Amino acid sequence: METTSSDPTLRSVATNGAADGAERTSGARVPSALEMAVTQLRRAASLLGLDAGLVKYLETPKRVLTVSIPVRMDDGRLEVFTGYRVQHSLARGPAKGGIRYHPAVTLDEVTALAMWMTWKCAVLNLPFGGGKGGVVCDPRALSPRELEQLTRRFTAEISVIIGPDRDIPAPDVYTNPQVMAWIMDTYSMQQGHPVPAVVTGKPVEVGGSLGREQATGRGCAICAEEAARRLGLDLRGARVVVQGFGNVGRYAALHLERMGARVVAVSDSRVGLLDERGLSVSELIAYKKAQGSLRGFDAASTLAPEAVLQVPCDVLVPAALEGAITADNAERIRARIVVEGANGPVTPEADEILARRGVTVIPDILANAGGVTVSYFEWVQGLQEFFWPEEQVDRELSRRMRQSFDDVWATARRLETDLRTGAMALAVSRVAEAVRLRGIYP
Ligand SMILES: NC(=O)C1=CN([C@@H]2O[C@H](COP(=O)(O)OP(=O)(O)OC[C@H]3O[C@@H](n4cnc5c(N)ncnc54)[C@H](O)[C@@H]3O)[C@@H](O)[C@H]2O)C=CC1
Ligand SMILES: O=C(O)CCC(=O)C(=O)O
Repeated sequence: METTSSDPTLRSVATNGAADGAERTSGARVPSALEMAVTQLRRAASLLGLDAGLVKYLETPKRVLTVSIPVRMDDGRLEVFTGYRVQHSLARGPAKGGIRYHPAVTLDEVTALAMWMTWKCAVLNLPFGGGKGGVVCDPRALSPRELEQLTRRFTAEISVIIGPDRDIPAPDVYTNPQVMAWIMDTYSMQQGHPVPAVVTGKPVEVGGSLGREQATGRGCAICAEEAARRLGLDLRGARVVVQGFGNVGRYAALHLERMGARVVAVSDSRVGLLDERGLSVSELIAYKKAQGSLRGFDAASTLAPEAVLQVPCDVLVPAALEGAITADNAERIRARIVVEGANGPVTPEADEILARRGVTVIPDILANAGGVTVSYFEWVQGLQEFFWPEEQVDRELSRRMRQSFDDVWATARRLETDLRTGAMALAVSRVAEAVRLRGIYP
């Protein structure tokens, strides 16, 4: 989570319709996250020939909790925030998925994100279902005390459905390890003993896993490497563009740079930076940490944040929010490979346009699964109270990401479809099999 105040993204997502479906200025309607998730599910289900009743079951979240969160603000006012925790599926294990703090959070968006978690955990063959949480708030307008109060009260309200064997939250947009530590502490106070496995993405000092911070971005880079090898693209010297320079984007950029690629453009919510000679990712990370924004960084040129998506490159990593690549701009994407660092950055219509233009899209439920994979390692370490060295985390992450990439690639080839539908088909068939074996669906 970044630390600056008044982030234009907090407004832009509300107006670009990413959360709710809305008209863009050009007139094309951007589907909501839930509409996207359902379209993707139906495409895979029709390829698999799934029973219509089962599809309906899979479209429907298992459990939805809406809570009100009263917080005494620093100026003495009582403010009441709204929060959600959605458990989409528990068929393969406890729910797993992050918590988002953002003013544009809606129940539909959280439901879509929970559904994507179900498929993501299934693609990686993790023993989890899917869940997600969100609080409608602007975290940058809150003081640290208000943020802590909000987090503790939200945790207390959702504690009726979370727990190490029920539902395990983690970070997402604008939440971070400190927020996870407060969640762990609040839940532990209720239980009367420390319960580190109730949440992942914690600071290492209170039971977090080494390697979790970088895991999502590292996983994106591994996917890019696997795709590039199969497409005959050498990553050494390859041009990389990253949209969003938060937890996911910055480490995707860093690991791609370590693989020899040249990061020519990056953006955050305030600015896009372009340098044909290649930007130094470690300098960008240090600058962003110190300034809270990339604005003012000494690059060859600056662009509007959304313009970086159209910079010609070999690998494009959209790592911000849903609905970044739509029918409006998909024709102008000039990348060979799109690695979905964010959840839902490419709409179904844009998927079709990119496929027709020969752009390979590595879907979110595979590309950004490195985070939940190391969250799984963190949960296991917490339950066993036995912690792994970082090399073990990284080695096991790499092994699982590459295996899953192979599985998705093979499924897509067998079904003669794109990687997203291949990944969805793999995930949905695993979840459907768990549902069948458990007899959840008579
Ligand atoms: N943190 C994690 O482990 C995981 C996150 N994700 C997904 O990755 C995406 C990013 O999440 P995090 O990196 O955790 O969030 P974060 O809160 O750390 O960073 C978000 C970044 O996106 C930037 N941003 C927002 N709107 C933008 C725009 N329109 N143009 C350019 N930059 C913009 C922000 O300035 C910030 O740099 C989300 O879709 C999230 O659901 C997916 C898997 C795991
Ligand atoms: O680490 C986790 O458990 C989940 C992270 C997340 O929210 C996601 O993958 O979208």
